Amino acid sequence: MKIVGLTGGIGSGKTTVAKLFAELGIPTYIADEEAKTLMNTSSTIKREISALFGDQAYTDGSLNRPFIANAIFNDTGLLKQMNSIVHPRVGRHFKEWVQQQNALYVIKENAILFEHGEEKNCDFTILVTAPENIRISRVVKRDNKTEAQVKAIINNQLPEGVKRLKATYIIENTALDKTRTQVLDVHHKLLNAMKTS
Ligand SMILES: CC(C)(COP(=O)(O)OP(=O)(O)OC[C@H]1O[C@@H](n2cnc3c(N)ncnc32)[C@H](O)[C@@H]1O)[C@@H](O)C(=O)NCCC(=O)NCCS
Ligand SMILES: Nc1ncnc2c1ncn2[C@@H]1O[C@H](COP(=O)(O)OP(=O)(O)OP(=O)(O)O)[C@@H](O)[C@H]1O
Repeated sequence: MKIVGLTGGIGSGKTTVAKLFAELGIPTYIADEEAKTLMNTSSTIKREISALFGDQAYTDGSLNRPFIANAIFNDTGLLKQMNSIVHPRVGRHFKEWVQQQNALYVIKENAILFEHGEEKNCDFTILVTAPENIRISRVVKRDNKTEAQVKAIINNQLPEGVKRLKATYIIENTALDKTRTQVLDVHHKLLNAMKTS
């Protein structure tokens, strides 16, 4: 089974595109959701996160997301330490998940795929992209984050231009009907590439 990494900056539409692949019957793994689940359920991770961030890390047992976001996206050292607690566990969880799938390929959505050199574990990669001003306004609308908060996250992600050079396929996600067409096109290209590989 082939692994197709799906990535893109904040607000590019990764989850939207992942859902379109799911509609085609492709198993999809959303790394960020799994990370959040693990951070809320694994007692080991909870203990390590609490040791790193202090008492405010959890409110009534649930991850205090605004507090953590404010801390890590303004302090690269903390971001790295948190990543080193969470990412190896997500990686192991993904491997177990893959074993349970039955398909020609699976999609692994990960916001920071190229940032962490994760493309080496993928057979193909897809970059979802949209102009930065559109991405910012989508997230401000969706999450009630301020423009400055979204920009702080963007500053912790690779520039679009760098990611474009690394991706096997690029999906421009502005008009949704055109995004659907591109998803179908990439799906067929992937199936063809798998036939010949
Ligand atoms: C920091 C957290 C609590 C903020 O939660 P919140 O609901 O406010 O934001 P949300 O989850 O929608 O994240 C917004 C965006 O931030 C970016 N982002 C999230 N984690 C990271 C990270 N470790 N490094 C860089 N960018 C990141 C992504 O583009 C993400 O989509 C949350 O993002 C989180 O738990 N992150 C750690 C898990 C992780 O590393 N996920 C990335 C892929 S595994
Ligand atoms: N083509 C589009 N047209 C209009 N709105 C869109 C489009 N694509 C996505 N959106 C909206 O923009 C927001 C961000 O999309 P989505 O959650 O898929 O992005 P994401 O890349 O997964 O974001 P994040 O990195 O924050 O997790 C959502 O509210 C989504 O409904």
